[in-house]
Amino acid sequence: MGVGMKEQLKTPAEKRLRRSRNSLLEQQRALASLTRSEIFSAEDALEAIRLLTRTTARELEIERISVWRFSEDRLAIKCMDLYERSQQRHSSGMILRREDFPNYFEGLETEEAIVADDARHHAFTAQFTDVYLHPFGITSMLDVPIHVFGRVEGALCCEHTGEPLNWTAEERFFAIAVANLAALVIEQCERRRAEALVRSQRDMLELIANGAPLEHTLTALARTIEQQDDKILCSVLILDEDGVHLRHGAAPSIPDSYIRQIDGLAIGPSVGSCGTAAFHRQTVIVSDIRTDPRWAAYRDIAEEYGLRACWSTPIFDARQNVLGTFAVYFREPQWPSEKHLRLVESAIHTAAIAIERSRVEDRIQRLAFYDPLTGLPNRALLMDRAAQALALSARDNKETSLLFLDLDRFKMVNDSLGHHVGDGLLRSIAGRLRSCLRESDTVSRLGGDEFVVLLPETGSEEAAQTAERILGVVAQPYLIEDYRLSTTPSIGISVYPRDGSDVEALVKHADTAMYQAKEKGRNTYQFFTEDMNFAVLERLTIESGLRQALDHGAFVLEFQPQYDIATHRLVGLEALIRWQHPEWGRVPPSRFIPIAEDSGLIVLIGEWVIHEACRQNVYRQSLGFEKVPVAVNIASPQFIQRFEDVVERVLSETGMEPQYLELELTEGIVMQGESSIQKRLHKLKDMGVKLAIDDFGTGYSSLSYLKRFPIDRLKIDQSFVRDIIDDQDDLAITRAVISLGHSLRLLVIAEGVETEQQLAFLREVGCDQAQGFYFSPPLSIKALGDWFFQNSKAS
Ligand SMILES: Nc1nc2c(ncn2[C@@H]2O[C@H](COP(=O)(O)O[C@H]3[C@@H](O)[C@H](n4cnc5c(=O)[nH]c(N)nc54)O[C@@H]3COP(=O)(O)O)[C@@H](O)[C@H]2O)c(=O)[nH]1
Repeated sequence: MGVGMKEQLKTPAEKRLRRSRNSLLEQQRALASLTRSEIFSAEDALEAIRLLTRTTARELEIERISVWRFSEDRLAIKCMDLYERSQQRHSSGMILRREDFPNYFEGLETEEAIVADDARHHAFTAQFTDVYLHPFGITSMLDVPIHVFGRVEGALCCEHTGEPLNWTAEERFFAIAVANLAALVIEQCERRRAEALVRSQRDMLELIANGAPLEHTLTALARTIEQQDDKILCSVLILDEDGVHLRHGAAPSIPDSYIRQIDGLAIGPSVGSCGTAAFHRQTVIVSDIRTDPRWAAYRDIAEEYGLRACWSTPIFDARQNVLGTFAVYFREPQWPSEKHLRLVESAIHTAAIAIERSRVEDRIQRLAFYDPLTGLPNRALLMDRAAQALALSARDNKETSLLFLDLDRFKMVNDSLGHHVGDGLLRSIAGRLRSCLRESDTVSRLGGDEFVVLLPETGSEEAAQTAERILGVVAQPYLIEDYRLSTTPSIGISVYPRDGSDVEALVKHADTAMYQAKEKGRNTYQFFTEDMNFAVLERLTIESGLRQALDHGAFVLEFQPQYDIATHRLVGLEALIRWQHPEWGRVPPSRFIPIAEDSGLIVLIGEWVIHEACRQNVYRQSLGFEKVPVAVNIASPQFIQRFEDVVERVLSETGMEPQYLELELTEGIVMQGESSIQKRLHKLKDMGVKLAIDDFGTGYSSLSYLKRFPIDRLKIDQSFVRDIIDDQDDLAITRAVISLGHSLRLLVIAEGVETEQQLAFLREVGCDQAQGFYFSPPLSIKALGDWFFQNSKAS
């Protein structure tokens, strides 16, 4: 009998045993070559594991070799790779659950190796019989736990099909050695991942430090975390500055269409994982989106994209304000492991640095280029955008317009109602301006009540239409802190290239045109013309002249008598300022009062007038002349917060009895913020001074205020008196004012009476008093003294 015959007589197990012993040397060689092979240099752990399973199957001549890993919760093991020798095929993905095979899991965690020669009857593997052994024809199993960093993290499984066999010590030794190699591969891979994490975190800090765009940094962060576990899909949402809405930050692996659907969601007690986490300021773990009530409203969207679990952690800044959320999604129900929690912890730390840094940059940007009060672009940004617009206009041979806008009498709102009301008004105006312009236009605030609107690619005609639109929009009433306010703008327009070739020239010329709009009576717009430069120069000269006039006592007063129409008796005097300029001669008040009002000099000039009028009146009274009140004009900007104190002080300094001082207020003053003005007028009235409304009938104000305000006299504007004879409307208005005044028990005086006829009409319609050239022009102090002297002699 030859050797061949002998071989045939041996059982397969005996044959394997002998071959196995014979190949011990080969196995050792195989192990040595594996140790030197690419398994430790392979980028991908799976590649190395596949090499191990293939080699093991070949060396042990076993049909199925697989490597399995515990799930994060250790309740299952999942097949990383299964090699089937006869098919030369790799596969993966099978899962075995602890609850189905508790004995096997116990064996893995307690034994050095599960050596099941007959797997169907082995204590640790018998539970596999029906569901695993039979279907795959497995008869013997040799399973070795894989220890990763000292803990059982998986198993190397050698599964024999066909007749059961007795595993030899050499085979056990070989399997244990391969399992150790698998452990080294996994450890190395974990180490690499940890190092990659540290490296990416360092890279991200570098990105942040180098000012990379926030989305760029957050995307890099999300990718880094995703690389740590291929089941994870990351998403970073950023909480809007309104503290309510979550906006997309980064989510490189989640479909855009899903991101779009959740972008801008308002946070709340049950708004998925992220909305809820931001709302409650704590981590929200939703291990199964399908069943968690917090996802009820968003479940369908998540399902559509195959998202099953989502854990979200709020990102806080140093002051514990919520900046956003960092979420990890899974395509299967999932509870977090310690490793996941560590990953998220490190991610939110980096995300917080990135978001905070970006917010600081935004803030710096905003401070540098935006007006903090209104949020509009400031001068720097305007100049920048205007320069770009001009460059484009030059290239395309087009026009660009610039509107310079200044609010009429804004200072009065600030001074009389306080800066907070003024600020509120400016904010509202900014909003209205923005709303009535195109996206491509820029509305900026230069400071105070000055706004500049840049209209790229816009010529004169369209600029005029825009100015008209702005006039209409700004003139609508405002409700600021319970004050009903109204204001109007004056607008100057310059057009590139006609009015200037650079931004500075255009702004300057639009500013000049704006002053002309003010001169034209405010609440209007003007295009720049070359002549305006002269007007500006004149204006500036007058302004500096006014300052000198105050210092050098160049102002004097004239007084115009006021008479009772029925008795022709003197009932009062109106003080009117005169400016005697050393070179220009007499400058009319109509020329310098508006400039004094705009520059604020009217406050000092006005105080001088009240003081001088009182001083003169007291002096005349001290000479024994008839005691009559003196009326003083009060301009809007004069009616500042402490105006009552000024009056009180002047009365006490001059010794004037208050009932001999009358303040002529404009309708504009009494209409600004009714309730506070009412209080202040009552304070003045309580002091004993008289109050009159000047130029009555020219404003647009509601007449109801007359009832509430302690007014003594209405002064019908001279424009009605001028045409009272020929113009039925003027007569009707005069009649109506007199009747209204009388019904409120007020005296009515008509100004600008020049003729006997006018006086006769006024007498007929029941006007009480009159003033005008018919009686007397304004008189110098000397002329008035002479008049008093004559009349006292006459009487
Ligand atoms: N805030 C202050 N405003 C003042 C002061 N002094 C004057 N003014 C205002 O300047 C405007 C022009 O004033 P003035 O040139 O002095 O003209 C006054 C009168 O001279 C003129 N007047 C008087 N009678 C007649 C007349 O019969 N016909 C005619 N054509 N003009 C006449 O009217 C002006 C008085 O106006 P009013 O104040 O409305 O009573 C003028 O708006 C002044 O208010 C000042 O100190 N502070």
